[in-house]
Amino acid sequence: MSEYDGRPGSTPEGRGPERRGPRGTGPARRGPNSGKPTRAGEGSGNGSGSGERRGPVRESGSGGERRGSSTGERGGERRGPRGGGQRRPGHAPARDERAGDAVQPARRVAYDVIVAVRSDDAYANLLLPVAIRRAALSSADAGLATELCYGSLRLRGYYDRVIELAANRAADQIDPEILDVLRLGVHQILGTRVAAHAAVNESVSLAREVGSRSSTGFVNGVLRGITRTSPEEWRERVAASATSEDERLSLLHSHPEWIVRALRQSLRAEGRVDELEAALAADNEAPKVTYIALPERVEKPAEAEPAAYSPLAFTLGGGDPEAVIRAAAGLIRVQDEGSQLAALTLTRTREIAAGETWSDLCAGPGGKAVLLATEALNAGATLIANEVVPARADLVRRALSVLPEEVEVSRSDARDWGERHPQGFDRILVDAPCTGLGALRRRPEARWRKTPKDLAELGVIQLDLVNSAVAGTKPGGLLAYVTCSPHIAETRGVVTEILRRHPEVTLLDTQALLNGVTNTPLDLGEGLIVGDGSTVQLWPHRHGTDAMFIALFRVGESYTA
Ligand SMILES: C[S@@+](CC[C@H](N)C(=O)[O-])C[C@H]1O[C@@H](n2cnc3c(N)ncnc32)[C@H](O)[C@@H]1O
Repeated sequence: MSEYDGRPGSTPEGRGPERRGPRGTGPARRGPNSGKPTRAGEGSGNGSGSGERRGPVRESGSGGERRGSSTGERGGERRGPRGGGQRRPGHAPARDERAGDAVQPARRVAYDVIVAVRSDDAYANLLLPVAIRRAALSSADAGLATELCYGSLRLRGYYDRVIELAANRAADQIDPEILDVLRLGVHQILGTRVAAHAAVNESVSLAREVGSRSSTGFVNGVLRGITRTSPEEWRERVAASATSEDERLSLLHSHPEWIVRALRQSLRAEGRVDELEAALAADNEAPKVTYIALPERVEKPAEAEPAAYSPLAFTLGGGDPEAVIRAAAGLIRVQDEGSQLAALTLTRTREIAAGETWSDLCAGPGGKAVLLATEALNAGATLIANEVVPARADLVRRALSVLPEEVEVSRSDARDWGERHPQGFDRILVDAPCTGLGALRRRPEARWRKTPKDLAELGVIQLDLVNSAVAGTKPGGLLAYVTCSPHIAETRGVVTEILRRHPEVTLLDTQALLNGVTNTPLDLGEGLIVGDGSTVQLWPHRHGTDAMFIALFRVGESYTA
């Protein structure tokens, strides 16, 4: 799921995530594909591509390329840093404090995107590819820019504490632009193989471009100080600075404390609380690119490696996902295994009768809808995909256009779907708008934007949507409730409430049913057990998927066919 959490009131249009492009690269304008991921696949929906190019992290063309005229002009005394920036006595100027050293373009791109994320609420996964293209970075530099940008954003919590310890002042006492320079520098020193001297020198040059003259000494001093301590010792120092276990985990794994607590609560409910550190660590790993070959429409490529669980999923040794998708005319797509399994829970756990009607109530941007529609077409059933946000409904239409038959896309608020289509469908998917805590590894800044307050608002929408879906399901029909979040309030909490409100609804044994579909059985913790029913929670650290939650219900009288 994208930064956009799917609530109708929080559309990308409303927030203008790409309001501003990096300096010197021009504004990253939103076009008709607003909300569209900028990499292959279903993107901003649950279980999209990683949004992350994985490239070698190494120096390339350092210092060779000069930026446009605007860059050097910012380095004067225009603005003094707040709290940081004065040269501290005893620190020799860095080599790059000489006038004329230009910042390497990859670093400048990474920096500009980080600034836009902080100051303009931009989405790194949308803005960075545009910035890379506009700066005409080579593929090696694009890899470096991506690593620097994503790493600095993701590990901000950890790096800020390192900076605080090294600078001996609170992060909020440092000028924000200079703090961003330092975050970028610390990531290079502690999180990559970039040579320490290059990281310091480039950061000093960057500080000169974006801050006051005195800030260069500050940046030089702080970063040189950081290079004198090993990464392992920094971890120890950071851990020692925590005043509670939650804070220790929050700092070391760079998550807000409320998310640490939420993951712990969820894992404890599964009887797997000992996996907490692994779960936190997995959010800091880039996901591997997983593809789906739409069943009966396309063959998997010869070099495809079958994935662990979804019978339709595969990985490739490398290559450009866009090229793979283009070559298969869109019938091969990037899709997380968790998303595939969520859709297959609805389609493959009961035989499909020709003539069945299905609906996907929250379809944007269309990842699961394409799989549902393919399964439906293959078995003589029909799907209606629905999405309330117009731009996202367009994405659904586009995603479905790869199929030979037209699939109806409706654009309405699904909270009254059941009222408009009483007992209208044999199978319904509610892939509800949620906090997206299950896909933090895909969106480097997402964890810092979400708040516990989002839960309350989303909880109401989630329940309204499932209530509506219950009313829209034929007696004996199937209803799958899915979120890309392991948060108890969005998962077990919703299921419990639905069962309380609807005695006619039965939770099915989702674990057993899904394990009947997968290539190999999933190692699942204790799901919510109600009668003979159970729920499924997937995890990045255990399954390599997004943390997708799946509950399959039967609505009304028992199925007898
Ligand atoms: C988690 S995303 C769905 C991802 C999608 N199923 C996929 O696999 O690509 C949730 C979607 O629900 C949509 N949505 C939110 N509230 C809605 C409502 N009341 N009615 C219909 N759609 C809604 C959001 O705009 C968002 O696109």
